[in-house]
Amino acid sequence: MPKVLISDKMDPRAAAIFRERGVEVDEITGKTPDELKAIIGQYDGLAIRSSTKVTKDILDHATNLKVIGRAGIGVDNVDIPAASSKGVIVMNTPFGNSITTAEHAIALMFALARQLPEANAQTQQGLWPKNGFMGVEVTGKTLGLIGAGNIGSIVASRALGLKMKVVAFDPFLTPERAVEMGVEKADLDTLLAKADFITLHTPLTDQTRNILSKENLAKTKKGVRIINCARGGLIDEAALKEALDSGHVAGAALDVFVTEPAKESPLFGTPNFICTPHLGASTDEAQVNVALQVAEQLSDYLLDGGITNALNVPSLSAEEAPKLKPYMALAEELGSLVGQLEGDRIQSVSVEVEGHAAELNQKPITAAVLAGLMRVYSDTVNMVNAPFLAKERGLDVREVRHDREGDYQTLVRVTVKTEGGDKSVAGTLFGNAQARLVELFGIKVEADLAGHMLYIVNQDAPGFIGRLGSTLGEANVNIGTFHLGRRNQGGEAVLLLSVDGVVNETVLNDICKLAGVKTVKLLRFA
Ligand SMILES: NC(=O)C1=CN([C@@H]2O[C@H](COP(=O)(O)OP(=O)(O)OC[C@H]3O[C@@H](n4cnc5c(N)ncnc54)[C@H](O)[C@@H]3O)[C@@H](O)[C@H]2O)C=CC1
Ligand SMILES: O=C(O)CCC(=O)C(=O)O
Repeated sequence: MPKVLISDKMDPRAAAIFRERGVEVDEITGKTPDELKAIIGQYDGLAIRSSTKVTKDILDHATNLKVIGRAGIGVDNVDIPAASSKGVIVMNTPFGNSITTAEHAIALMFALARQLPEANAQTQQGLWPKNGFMGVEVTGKTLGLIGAGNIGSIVASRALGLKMKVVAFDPFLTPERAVEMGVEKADLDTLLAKADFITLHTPLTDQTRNILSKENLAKTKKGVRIINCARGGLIDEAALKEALDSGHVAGAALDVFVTEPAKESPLFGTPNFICTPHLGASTDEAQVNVALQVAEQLSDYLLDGGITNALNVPSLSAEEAPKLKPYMALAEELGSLVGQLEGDRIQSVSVEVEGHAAELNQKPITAAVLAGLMRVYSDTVNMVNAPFLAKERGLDVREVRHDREGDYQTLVRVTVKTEGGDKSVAGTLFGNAQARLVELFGIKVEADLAGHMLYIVNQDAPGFIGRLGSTLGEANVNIGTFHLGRRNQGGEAVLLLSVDGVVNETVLNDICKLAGVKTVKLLRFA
């Protein structure tokens, strides 16, 4: 039974779903990194919110970990490259908390417009400060939206309902989508110059870091009010403090900080500055949504291989997963075969599918070919990290899907380019389940790829098989299966034998010495 750790506070329904689905679950929150390192090795899955930092160091101790599920959107607390290179899938729940976060941005906008926190505090101190809090209306004002994705577009719709004008800057926003959303698409400088309120809804990337820098804050309209419910680091906090102190920025509301938890900040205590402790997603509704979703997604993957909302591998629905499973086994065997036979000589790989295979999602098939192929270099390769490792090695990977009818109902072909030319292996599924090799470097064969196998290329000649059988027999090596193919009579022949146990160097050398033998290689399959 797979085992999952929930390491951040999460709605109890997540644990209930894991148990209902047949996944063992521990809820252990508030661990230090060292404490987490000590226990993480026991788990196949990890469910987190934003408190757990999944660093490379933690991942190095996560010897059984297969999947990390973030109950939320931002995954900046996960070292995704490190997870990918360890073959761990990272998933998020991209929609469950979007409405809640958008509503928090709108709430902060009103809080700024009417200085609600300070008015509340002074009223409760008995000051009745009726004249000290002249606010502004939002009706008719311009909202500058930086980032018009899931949350940004919900904020825009709410702002339009409040009779605001919305100007959006997002390099990926198409003019058609802008029209559909009812917003004006603008470049950043135009937005900065026009907006009475600015709200940020982008991830933190190299392009968005300090998007509201000192220089850009200077381009804003005097009296602008700024809201950030996305990520700390989008605003230069020191520059914001200066702009608030000078009065150029009339107010700022941050839910997120460069360093979290933000226990101290030069912004604290600044007039017209308000903040919340990363509460954007904190509503009952959002937390139920993301908890249910993360538990279902992790269970789907650990139990059935279904992949939803993964950030480092292609998606694979729970419906597709069982259909693809035998293909992935076939693809991995074909990849392993070419990897073991051609190894370092491989410069590029092409994965072709035809027949039934061409109707399926090809990405997982290709990833499985690469996993088999790259396993020659490392035991820890799987279909998650194989595409990354292939890229690192500069391997050019191509996918081809054929509509044509072939000799087989379904076929996967792997062709590798080497200095010695293109070499191709192909396999099919018998009864939609049993993987079979049907072609090996241009020679028709029919073989199961399993266990220890001997690959022998020899000159087709009478008596060879007898001599080979005797050599193996004398060494007490039992032959399990025997597959033979040849280019033409008397030409090059290929033998694939499954053998019980490992064939030692001496036996391999004896086979090499048999007349007509060109190549002998010991292969290993799962
Ligand atoms: N405060 C909180 O508790 C929460 C914060 N968030 C954060 O909110 C942010 C937005 O989330 P979603 O809307 O779901 O993400 P999304 O991926 O749907 O939208 C992000 C948008 O930013 C745009 N973008 C990317 N680079 C840009 C750039 N250089 N300039 C302008 N726009 C750019 C993208 O094109 C995309 O449309 C994320 O950082 C997420 O982590 C999300 C949920 C809760
Ligand atoms: O889980 C949380 O409270 C934070 C949510 C968040 O920041 C996100 O989903 O990106």
